[in-house]
Amino acid sequence: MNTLIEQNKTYTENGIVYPSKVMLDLSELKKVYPTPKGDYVVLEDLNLQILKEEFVTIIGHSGCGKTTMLSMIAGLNPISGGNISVLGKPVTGPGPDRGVIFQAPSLMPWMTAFQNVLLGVDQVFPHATKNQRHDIAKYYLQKVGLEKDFHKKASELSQGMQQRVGIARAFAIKPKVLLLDEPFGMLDSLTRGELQDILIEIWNKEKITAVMITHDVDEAIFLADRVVMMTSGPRAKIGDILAIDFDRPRTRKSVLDHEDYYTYRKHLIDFLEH
Ligand SMILES: Nc1ncnc2c1ncn2[C@@H]1O[C@H](COP(=O)(O)OP(=O)(O)OP(=O)(O)O)[C@@H](O)[C@H]1O
Repeated sequence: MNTLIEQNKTYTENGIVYPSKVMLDLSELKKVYPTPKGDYVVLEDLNLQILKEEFVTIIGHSGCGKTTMLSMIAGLNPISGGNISVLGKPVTGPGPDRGVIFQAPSLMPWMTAFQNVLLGVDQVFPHATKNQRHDIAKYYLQKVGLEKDFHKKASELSQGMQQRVGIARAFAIKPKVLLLDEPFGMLDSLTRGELQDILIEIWNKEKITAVMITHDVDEAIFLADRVVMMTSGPRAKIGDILAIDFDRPRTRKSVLDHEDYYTYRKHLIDFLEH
């Protein structure tokens, strides 16, 4: 039996002591935005632990503070109170241990798909040889299905293709934690499904800890080990957590056919409607 999981400490299972399983620890997290009408407390007393190799999706009403939380984990938005740590190390700013995929991938439009991915690889692996760095960029572009489009400029790529580059770029820097802010929100449902499959295929292989915001309940269930529900703001916190106990690898059909699928779905929709 798993008896204890604590940040920076060990946990014991069947009497054996193991290193901590916690990758990401959010403790008593608080965020205040100053506004002309006074301070706006977006998040307060927010506590969440995410384990190594876990895929967590975050849902909550628009404006509750999901992006605020993710951007603080990314180190792009200062913390007003509490702590965030990655493997026990406090987050004080952005770093290569955390990769981010936004809704719009913000590529350099004049650069090719290959150059866009290489940009991050060059920064994170300055001591690798040029050939090694090129191989990393090519490997991930192939993984996202862009082998024929390496040398197209970002400005010549469709939105779906640009997001493929965004996914390749994020995985190519080999982060410990991947943070995804509604990465498929702007895509049609077919492309969305394709990119979900690509994302989960690479994640299955690399087992990076992933935290993804989505507004889509089906996407939240399909991808996640746990779905984290945030309460509505102000002073939003974690309202509920639902463990998704489906085997991996998953297919859309196996998930939809599973007897627990509609129970999970109802749980999430009930939370969002109350
Ligand atoms: N820089 C800022 N200054 C003041 N208020 C802000 C700032 N950024 C966000 N907010 C406010 O904080 C709240 C949370 O915003 P946030 O973007 O984190 O929510 P969200 O849950 O990601 O929303 P959505 O689902 O619509 O993307 C909102 O009320 C927003 O207006």
